[in-house]
Amino acid sequence: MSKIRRIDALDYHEKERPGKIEVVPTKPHNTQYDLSLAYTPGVAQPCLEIHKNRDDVYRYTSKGNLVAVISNGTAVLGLGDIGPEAGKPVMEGKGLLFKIFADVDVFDVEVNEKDPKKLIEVVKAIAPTFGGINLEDIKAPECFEIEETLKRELDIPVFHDDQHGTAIISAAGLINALELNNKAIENIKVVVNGAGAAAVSCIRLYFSLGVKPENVVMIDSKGVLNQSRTDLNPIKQQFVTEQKINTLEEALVDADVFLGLSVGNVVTKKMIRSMAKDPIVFAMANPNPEITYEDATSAREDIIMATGRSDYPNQINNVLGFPFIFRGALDVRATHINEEMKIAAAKALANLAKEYVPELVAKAYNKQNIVFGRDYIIPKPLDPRLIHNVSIAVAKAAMKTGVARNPIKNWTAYKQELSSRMGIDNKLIMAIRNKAKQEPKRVVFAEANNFKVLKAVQFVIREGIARPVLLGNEEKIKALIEENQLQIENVTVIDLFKSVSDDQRHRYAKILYEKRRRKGMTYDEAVEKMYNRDYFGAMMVETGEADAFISGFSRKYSDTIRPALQVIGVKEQFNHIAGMYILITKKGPIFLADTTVNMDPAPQTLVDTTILTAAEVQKFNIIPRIALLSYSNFGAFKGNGSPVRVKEAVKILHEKYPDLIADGEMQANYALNGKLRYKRYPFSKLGDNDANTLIFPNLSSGNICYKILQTMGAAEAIGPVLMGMKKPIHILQRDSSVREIINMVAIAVVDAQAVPGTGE
Ligand SMILES: NC(=O)C1=CN([C@@H]2O[C@H](COP(=O)(O)OP(=O)(O)OC[C@H]3O[C@@H](n4cnc5c(N)ncnc54)[C@H](OP(=O)(O)O)[C@@H]3O)[C@@H](O)[C@H]2O)C=CC1
Ligand SMILES: CC(=O)C(=O)O
Ligand SMILES: [Mg+2]
Repeated sequence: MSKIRRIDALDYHEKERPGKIEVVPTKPHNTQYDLSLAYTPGVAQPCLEIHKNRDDVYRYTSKGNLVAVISNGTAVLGLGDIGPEAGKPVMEGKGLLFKIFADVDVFDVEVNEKDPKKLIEVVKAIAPTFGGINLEDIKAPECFEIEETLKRELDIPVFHDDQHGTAIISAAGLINALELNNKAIENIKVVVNGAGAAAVSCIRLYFSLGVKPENVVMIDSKGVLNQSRTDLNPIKQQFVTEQKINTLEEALVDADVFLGLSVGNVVTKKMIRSMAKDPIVFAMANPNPEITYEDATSAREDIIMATGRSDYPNQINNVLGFPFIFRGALDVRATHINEEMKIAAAKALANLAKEYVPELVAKAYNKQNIVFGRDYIIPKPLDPRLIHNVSIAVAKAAMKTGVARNPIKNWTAYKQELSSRMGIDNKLIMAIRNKAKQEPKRVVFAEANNFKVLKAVQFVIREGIARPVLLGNEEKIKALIEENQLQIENVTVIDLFKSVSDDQRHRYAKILYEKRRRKGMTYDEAVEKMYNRDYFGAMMVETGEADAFISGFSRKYSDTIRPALQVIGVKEQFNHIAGMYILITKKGPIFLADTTVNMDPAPQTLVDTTILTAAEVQKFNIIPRIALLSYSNFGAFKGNGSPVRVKEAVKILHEKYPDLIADGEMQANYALNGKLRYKRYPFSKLGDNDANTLIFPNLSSGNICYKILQTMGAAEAIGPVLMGMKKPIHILQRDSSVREIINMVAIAVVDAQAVPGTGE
């Protein structure tokens, strides 16, 4: 794991623009008119409306999405009382996490005030600005009075992250760790090192989950909270043990769980060795845990080890909670974050860890595969599903307990809204997958002895998107499934060298021979081809023994497409095939063609590609608005080259397909900016609409364009969708991601649904 160096951390904070966050305007502000709306005189109108009805502040300002991260710097991480300025990098960091994980805006507010009563007054005075208050790194016991009073006296959610965030996340981790170790929560012996904000709140939540108070030993900086202590404040007194234990070392003997919420490096390997069988160690002090990950895991093989750090497995850190908890609370405009909402968040987290982990999460952590187990008891912070699972659970609990002032009515729409917020607006992908699920078809996977393909297979089975048929070496497939704990059962596996009868091979060979005998293929060659998975798989579709075919993951595009062309062939009315990519952009889906097949298309080929693409776009219930692209606009270029070919294609399209909204030739900026185009070329068939379908003048431009957009992360790409084949055959790009394979399978199934007589 990469180590964090002091110099890198300092450079990160200092360089370019000091700090980590900035304020970004959300409304147009380029013209005098914009400024008159944003500020005086226009701004007076919302002021007056809010004056009449205070609730309208949520309507006309950013209050509803704005959280204050407030600290007085008295317990900054495990660094102690380092003051408000020194705590500011942490608070800015929280602001960054709120924004990137849940699109919650934050002002960090560092207050130079230790007196709880005065701090309460400060927070109350600034509360009108905010939709929620996140108290951070305020030490115990003052934090308890501060939070309780503010909760009582404010009508917006107040949440002390170090208390409840930590309690929720560690509870989720504990539930799962106990499940893995097969231990009942009522019987476990727990040692809590630390008796401050986080420790007290964690143990209180554990009590409500079933931990017995008599099984808990708590320790502060002066030792065990036992009956000999006379210096304990009323909160600590609640956790005094009756056991005759004085030190951490003694407490850990035979303990099942160690919960560290104190300071770094106070636990030794020897202490870990003294714990009970299958010990659970959550060493959560930051930045350095009570014992390092390396020491703890080398001391015991049977340990489940977690820290608060992002650079080790099992990060138990409140980052898994606060962004998503506030998201849900803000979205229903909750007055409070209550116990039910916290428990809902803990359960949602615990359950999510047991679900299939998307490949993109594994990739983000440099892993091939992540599965529920000792090294994965809690979801990863970069998991994009957190916002759906946790925020929705919290919002639902708020509604159930009557603290939601703005209840959500349509959960599907809310889920979509959450996706859009995070730029994972995959309406189209969802629509394709849902359509596939309505009538799943038999899809042949030519490259089933490949891990990524099998992961996609696992997903499509679980989601009911397709009924896979796997081609490949049976032993290899089995081994991959076992090694990676994939859930693939009761699936047809065809090993061309073992499980195909002579009858079937000859039956298929005969069909191929009939098609190719006047093109130089002998019967023996046709039989030989049936040992090739691309020929065999395509033949299964041709004979109706399967409905769609997916290949190309590990081989050259041209080598994979040839067998499909020979076995299935091109639709009669078109002389060629073409490839389309769908790019999911922030502005909606854009369809690009031809990106994979025709190098220098003649005008008629461009016409065919346009017609094929239009039909494909319509399958997604989208009206194609097509721009045929080049480097000039509407006949401006008179020489030889692509503008002229495109112009000729447009002429044919306008004559033969007058109802199609297609025009060109035009440059990409005029295609994608309808208003700009309309000013100069109002006669265009596209009117002032932005094009959603782009036809490229040649393969170079189409292929280069989508690869740039995809690589730069500007858009998620689905494809290439092969168009013009008689039956659904799709060739993946080499090394497609699991998500790309899944999307292609869904498209193949949707294609197959349109072919009569499929799906026996
Ligand atoms: N992973 C996560 O998500 C989170 C981790 N934390 C970590 O938990 C720790 C505590 O934070 P927080 O509760 O907010 O701070 P507090 O200041 O409220 O509490 C700190 C507690 O640690 C105790 N302590 C200090 N030194 C020792 C020691 N050598 N042995 C035993 N106990 C000791 C203090 O004892 P005393 O009462 O005697 O002063 C106090 O009870 C920090 O390291 C923080 O980074 C906190 C929140 C979230
Ligand atoms: C994670 C956190 O909030 C802390 O360590 O204080
Ligand atoms: Mg903190």
